[in-house]
Parts: sequence; structure tokens; C-alpha cells
Amino acid sequence: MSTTKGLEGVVATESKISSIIDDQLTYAGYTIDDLAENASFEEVVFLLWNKRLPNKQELAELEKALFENMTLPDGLVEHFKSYDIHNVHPMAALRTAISLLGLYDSEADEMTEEANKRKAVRLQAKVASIVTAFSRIRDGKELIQPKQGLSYAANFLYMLNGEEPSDLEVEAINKALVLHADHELNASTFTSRVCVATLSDMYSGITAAISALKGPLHGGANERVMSMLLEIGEVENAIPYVKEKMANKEKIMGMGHRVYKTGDPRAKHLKKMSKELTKKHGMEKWYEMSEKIEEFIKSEKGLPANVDFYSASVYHSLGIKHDLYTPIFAVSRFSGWIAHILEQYENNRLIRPRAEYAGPTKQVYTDIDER
Ligand SMILES: CC(=O)SCCNC(=O)CCNC(=O)[C@H](O)C(C)(C)COP(=O)(O)OP(=O)(O)OC[C@H]1O[C@@H](n2cnc3c(N)ncnc32)[C@H](O)[C@@H]1OP(=O)(O)O
Ligand SMILES: O=C([O-])CC(=O)C(=O)O
Repeated sequence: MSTTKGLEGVVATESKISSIIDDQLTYAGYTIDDLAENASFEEVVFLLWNKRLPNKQELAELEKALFENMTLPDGLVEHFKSYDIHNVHPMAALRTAISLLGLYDSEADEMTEEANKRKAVRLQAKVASIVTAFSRIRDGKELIQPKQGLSYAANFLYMLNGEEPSDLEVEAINKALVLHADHELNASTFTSRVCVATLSDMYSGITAAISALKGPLHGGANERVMSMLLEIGEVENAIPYVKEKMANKEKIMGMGHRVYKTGDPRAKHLKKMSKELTKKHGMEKWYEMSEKIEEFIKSEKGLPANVDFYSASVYHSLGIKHDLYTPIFAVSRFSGWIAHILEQYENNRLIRPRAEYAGPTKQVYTDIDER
């Protein structure tokens, strides 16, 4: 047997959902550039779940279904008040909330295609409410119910802040949601597929995926990018800071990627947005600092900025709390995880690779008194 550390380059499944070929990302054949410029998040959700764009009626139906399913069970809201919410990371809270949500869904273990599609809508609708409810309860504020007529992105900001967002804010969040929605067989998506390939239920698959996304080598990097920028403080400190990190063999968060070698095609959209939003809010230094780090790491190590890098300064300029960055990634990625879970169910086989044994052999059991 031969092993490939971290399964690099291993093709583990076929999928019709998204592709990364020659550093270009597509969702069901549509380039990410096209979608980022033109699509609403709801259209992308439909696209990932159906492998085609919706017509007007289908889009309206999905928008309505998402809006109507945003309300949370009372028990879940009470649960947020039952622990020390100030000492809990929102990704841990989200992970537990989704597992708990499954207990309120009488169809949780119903495995028909129709039941799974209904659960898909409920999960996608409620994740926005869960993240925003957590944040508001933590801040000691009243919960805000979603407003009819607002898009998913607008309702997310409305439920988070309690006021209707500006067009620019909605555009920024919509674009971020579109850009993060799916990414082939990344670690969290693979986790969700491994989980449901045992024929476990959708809530379990999503809970497993959230757990994988939380880590700093994956979705957890965006929050850490912002911590790094804050630690650097001023633009002129950026290069000495990253030089020291690299001399200590520490990684620069938001840089590098397992698949992309020339560049992550999502990063340029977030970079553009970061430039615009930081300028608008008089926070140019976060953009300038990010650009300096990006250029330096690219020239020194040949590593590109990934999707997490500029999302940090985008969210910061929107006034979003830093520990909500990864949950926002999750809100978007629910759509991709769900698409992959549905695809896995459609053509399932247990995922069970092998490990090459590298431990001792020919051991002989000795009595405990003789060890
Ligand atoms: C949405 C997402 O999940 S995007 C990724 C988000 N994660 C991050 O931004 C965390 C920082 N980046 C990383 O840790 C990595 O680049 C990963 C995890 C994304 C990809 O990792 P891998 O493909 O396993 O690359 P690996 O960690 O083996 O690194 C290969 C080489 O590049 C270096 N390298 C990779 N990323 C970085 C980085 N961010 N900063 C400095 N050096 C890096 C490694 O030190 C290693 O160098 P060496 O060969 O001299 O030892
Ligand atoms: O694909 C990956 O390895 C990580 C990533 O960029 C994503 O999940 O969006």
C-alpha cells in the first residue's frame, strides 16, 4: 500500500456540483466570476441543489420557502440562554445548535428524497437565524424576526443588526455568500460526505461539516486573518511582522491553498470589495496592509491569498464581530454541504479508505504487575 499525506491529489468521488480546473472555479459549469458579478445567493443555492439556474417562479418559491422557514424553535433560543454565552465560540454554538435543531425536526431521520429536500430548505433558512440569534442574545438584545421582501443576504444583516442594511452592505454580503457557497471536495464537504455515506442523516452530516470548517487551516482562518491585521496595527509593521512569523516557521493565515497554485479566483472579488468598503469607512489601512502581505508572501513563497484573506477586512469594515466571520462562511457553505449530501445519497457507497499500519508488531501481552 502507498499513502498520500493529507490525500493530496487523490480523486475521491465524482461530482456535478462544482469544479476547480486550471485554477478556475465553476458551480455547475458557471464561472465564479460570472456568478459573483450577477447572481443572488438564492439563485446559487438553487443552482447547487439542481445543477441549473432557476426560472422566475422557481426562484420566487425558493425565496419564499427560505423566508418562511427562518423562525427558530423556542427551545433552541432558550438553549442559547442556558450556558455562558460569552465564553463560547459561535462556531461551537452553531455546531451544537444544528445538532439540537435535528431534535426538533420530526423528519430528521426520514430518508426519502422529498424529506431530504424539505430539510435542506429548513437548514439553509435557519442557519442565518441561528448565527444572528446567537450574536444578539450574546449582546443582550432582542431577537429580530426576518422581514418579508428582503433577500437572504439582507435579512441576515437585518436580523444581525436590527436595521435595514444599505444596498452596498447587501451587495457585499450577497457576494461573500455566493463566493463561499461551494468548493469541490474541501475538508468540511468531504467530512459531510463521509458522514452521510454511512446513511446517517442530514443534521449529522452538517454538524460534522461545521466541526471541520471551524479549524484554522480551513474556515477558521478568516477570523485569524483579522487578529493578525490588528496585531500588526500599522501598514509599516506588516512586512517585518510576516518576516518574523516566517522565520519562526509560522503560517500566515489566509495565504496558501491545497489546490490553487497561481491564485484563488474568489480572492480578487473580495479584494475589490475590501478596497471599496475600507475606503468608504475610512479604514484603508486594513486593505493596504493586506495587500502588502499578499504581495510579499506571493513573491517570497509563491503562495496566493485564499478566500479567507480579504474577507476579513470586508467583514471588519461592515462592523461585523470577528468571531462571526467563520459562522458567515458556514451560512454560505450550508448550501454546498447540502448539495453534496444530496448527491452522496443519490449514488451512495460507504467511504472507507485504508491506513498503512506503522506501529510495532509481534507484541506479547504482559501482566499489569510486570509492566
Ligand atoms: C477556505 C479555506 O479553507 S482556504 C485555506 C484557509 N487556511 C489558511 O489560510 C491557513 C494558512 N494556510 C495553510 O495552512 C495552508 O496553505 C493550507 C492548509 C491552506 C494548505 O496546506 P497544504 O496544501 O497542506 O500545504 P502545506 O501546509 O503542506 O504547506 C506547503 C509549504 O508551503 C508553506 N505554507 C503553506 N501555507 C503557508 C502559509 N499560509 N504561510 C506560510 N507558509 C505556508 C508550508 O510551510 C510548506 O512549506 P515547506 O515546504 O517549506 O515546509
Ligand atoms: O478547498 C479547500 O481546500 C478550502 C477552500 O478553499 C474552501 O473550502 O472554500
